[in-house]
Amino acid sequence: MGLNVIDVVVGILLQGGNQENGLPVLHSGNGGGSFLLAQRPDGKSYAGYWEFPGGKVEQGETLLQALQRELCEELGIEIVTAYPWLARSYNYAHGKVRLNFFRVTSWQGWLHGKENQSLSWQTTYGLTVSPVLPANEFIFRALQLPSLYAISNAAELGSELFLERLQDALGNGLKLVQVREPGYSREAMRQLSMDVVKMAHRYGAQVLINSDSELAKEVQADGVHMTGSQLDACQSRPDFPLCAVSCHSIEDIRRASRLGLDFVVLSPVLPTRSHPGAAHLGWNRFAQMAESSAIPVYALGGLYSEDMKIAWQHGAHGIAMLRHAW
Ligand SMILES: Nc1nc2c([nH]c(=O)n2[C@H]2C[C@H](O)[C@@H](COP(=O)(O)OP(=O)(O)OP(=O)(O)O)O2)c(=O)[nH]1
Repeated sequence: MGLNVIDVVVGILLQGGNQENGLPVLHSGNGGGSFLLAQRPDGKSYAGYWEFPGGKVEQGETLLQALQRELCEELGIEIVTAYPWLARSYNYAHGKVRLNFFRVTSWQGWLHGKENQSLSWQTTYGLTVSPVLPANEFIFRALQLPSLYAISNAAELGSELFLERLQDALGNGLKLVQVREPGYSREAMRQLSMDVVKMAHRYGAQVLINSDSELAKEVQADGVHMTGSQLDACQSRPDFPLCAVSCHSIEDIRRASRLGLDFVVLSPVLPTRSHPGAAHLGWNRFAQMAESSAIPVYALGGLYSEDMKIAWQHGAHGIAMLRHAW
């Protein structure tokens, strides 16, 4: 960390939310879950602004130790479970800060404003308090993303069986789907994408189309999922509510976040059935690559829904699954 950058830890306390596909739920942004904001007290810079609890890291502290201390000082609680999430730098007039965000899902003790600050549980449906600290705006979008990103597998299952499985998954709370069928003709992709979008939208789920922006527009999908080579050629964020990309390096992740994309998928984390002997990242390397990401990173490659917690522990926003999603 450069000399003049102030390291800050930020705790996003999460509670509630609907089940997502029967998976452990960390927080489901669109499923009724809420998060805690606190109002900065008089005497601090940006007094009156709403922020997540947290503060500056003190010398000799790890990020997690700093978060424990701040949440104890500000809210009187002791963290039981916290997952590292995003990190982002921001230039304020008073200096450059590096914000290290954690998602805090369980704690002990009586939660109350120990510094006489107001507290408010908010949802991503729309904040009822304002203003919020300018560096935090992007976080509210990221909080809306679910833990599971399911990638279509119609070629292997057959379109009919795939759509049946999709319907079951949507009924169980699946909220984010990518249509990706490399072996399909354009016409077959168009037909499948139309069916997926129609079904997903009935359940309030969102659909991204792999690599084809024109098709995504044509079938009124919610976004496009770019390939790594499309990312290299991309000059500005495609015009969709959701834009994602497949990444294999830290440079890819940085580029995606400079373009203002919503999230990335980093792979392969573990060996997969389709590429059993191929090199894979493993969880430690995944964590090193994800740790400085300013946008959510989904882990992909050889994962099952049981791997969700280990993914969170290594800084993933959630997991992406192809074969095992259905
Ligand atoms: N706590 C917190 N700080 C944030 C958030 N977003 C954001 O840009 N910041 C910035 C504002 C400040 O420049 C810095 C945190 O500094 P602070 O003044 O709150 O730190 P502190 O609690 O250690 O306070 P102090 O002892 O220095 O008065 O990080 C956020 O969500 N929570």
